[in-house]
Amino acid sequence: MDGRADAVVLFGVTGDLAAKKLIPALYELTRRGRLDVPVIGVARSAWDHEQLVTAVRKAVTEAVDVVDEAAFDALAARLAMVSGSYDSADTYQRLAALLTGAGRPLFYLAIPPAVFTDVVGGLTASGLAARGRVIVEKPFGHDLASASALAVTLRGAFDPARIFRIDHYLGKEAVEGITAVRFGNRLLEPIWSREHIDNVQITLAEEFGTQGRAGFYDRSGAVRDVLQNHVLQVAALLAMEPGGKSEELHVLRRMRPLTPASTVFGQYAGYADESGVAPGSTTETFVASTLRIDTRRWAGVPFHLRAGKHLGATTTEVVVTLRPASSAPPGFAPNLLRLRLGRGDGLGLTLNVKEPGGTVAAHPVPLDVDFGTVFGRRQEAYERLIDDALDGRPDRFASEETIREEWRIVAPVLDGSVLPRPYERGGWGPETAGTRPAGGWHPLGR
Ligand SMILES: NC(=O)C1=CN([C@@H]2O[C@H](COP(=O)(O)OP(=O)(O)OC[C@H]3O[C@@H](n4cnc5c(N)ncnc54)[C@H](OP(=O)(O)O)[C@@H]3O)[C@@H](O)[C@H]2O)C=CC1
Ligand SMILES: O=C1O[C@H](COP(=O)(O)O)[C@@H](O)[C@H](O)[C@H]1O
Repeated sequence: MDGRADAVVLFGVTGDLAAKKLIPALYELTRRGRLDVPVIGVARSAWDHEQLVTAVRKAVTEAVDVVDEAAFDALAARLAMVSGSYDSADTYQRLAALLTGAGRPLFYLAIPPAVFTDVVGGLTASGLAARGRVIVEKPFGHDLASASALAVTLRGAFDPARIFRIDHYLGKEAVEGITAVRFGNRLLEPIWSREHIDNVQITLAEEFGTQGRAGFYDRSGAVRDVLQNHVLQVAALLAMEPGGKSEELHVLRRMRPLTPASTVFGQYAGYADESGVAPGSTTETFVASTLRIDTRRWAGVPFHLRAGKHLGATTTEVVVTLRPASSAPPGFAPNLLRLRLGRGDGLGLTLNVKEPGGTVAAHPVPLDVDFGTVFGRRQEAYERLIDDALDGRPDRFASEETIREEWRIVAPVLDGSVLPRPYERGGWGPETAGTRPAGGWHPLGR
């Protein structure tokens, strides 16, 4: 890949993702000396330079405890704004005028999927795509066919080595570290298979709802929003053979499509009344399903997947339930390995010890590690991934093939045949009989 990008163009700079994640990431990169190139915001909203600087200030202030004023000033000095319609050539001409000195601009498409084609078309017609790189946000399309069409559009405009499909879970340290935990520990590596593992539970739960994004979310739902991408990526890292991206793709190819019979959808109380939600919406805000993987390592081991909004906690957690020890006295619970991948990331293992007293009774004790305590502050996923894309490093991005497999896996539950059941806010979704793990979902947390 040619050298580091020499400008960043943020389409959708007025949006939710830009405010919550992308602007704070650009600020952190500036603070660490990793970003010293022009940063151009693009949106339909008629923002001037001052409004952009104010919005950037607000986003940074909300993201960090103490603003590094020198870093902020450095970023602010390099900001510029282009306001205009995405289907107007004039928008791209004004952008091109700001990019005359840039030979390798990085375009970040933080925009609704509905306008991807317009933006890619505008970048192509203006000649900017030919020398640029592009970061595309998930979901990549809304099904297999549209993802394929999007891939064709992108490949028609950008060199394939310059297309970066972001799944920010791949930029999380704890997610990236799954394979290090699995393969780097003699304690775990030999037991990571059907002989020793009874089932795997993966939960991506959020205590909050759509946070003002109901209009967008209603066209997406929990499967497209997080299960098709983040949750399946985690499953792949848990299940793959040692090796690189090719092994990850291989195991995705061995995942059976989800079935409606083993899938439950839910919709939280009050969702239908949110602004932007279609009348009578059947969009799922909760999904639970069982994934089967046809490899020698995993034959017969269910991977229980669950994701949703307005649940009992905000956590992304894997719980691996081991089979009982062959000589365990009666009443001893199975060992559990927990991988906490989101807030409060870390890992835990429950071991059985003898309860004090005359009889041999089990007392499960947790051994727990909090990564924040061990490592302190680590870079946020978006910060790492934008840094990678600036350098042209593809390893932490999703591939076109990976995304195709992910759509194949979820396709059978996206045809409208699974209807959501109502659930109360603050719990764990509707009753998931039929897809519930045999021993139930394990309580989450340390
Ligand atoms: N927000 C999040 O947490 C996450 C978002 N994403 C993805 O990132 C992308 C952006 O998400 P997010 O920032 O939440 O989106 P927003 O809904 O906030 O939209 C981003 C910007 O796009 C413009 N926009 C909105 N609707 C339209 C439209 N119909 N036509 C043209 N422009 C429009 C708006 O700017 P203006 O009107 O000023 O042009 C808006 O500020 C999406 O692809 C989403 O799937 C991925 C992961 C997480
Ligand atoms: O992609 C998305 O992810 C977030 C959850 O990300 P996290 O890093 O906070 O775990 C989710 O809230 C959002 O709906 C979805 O689009």
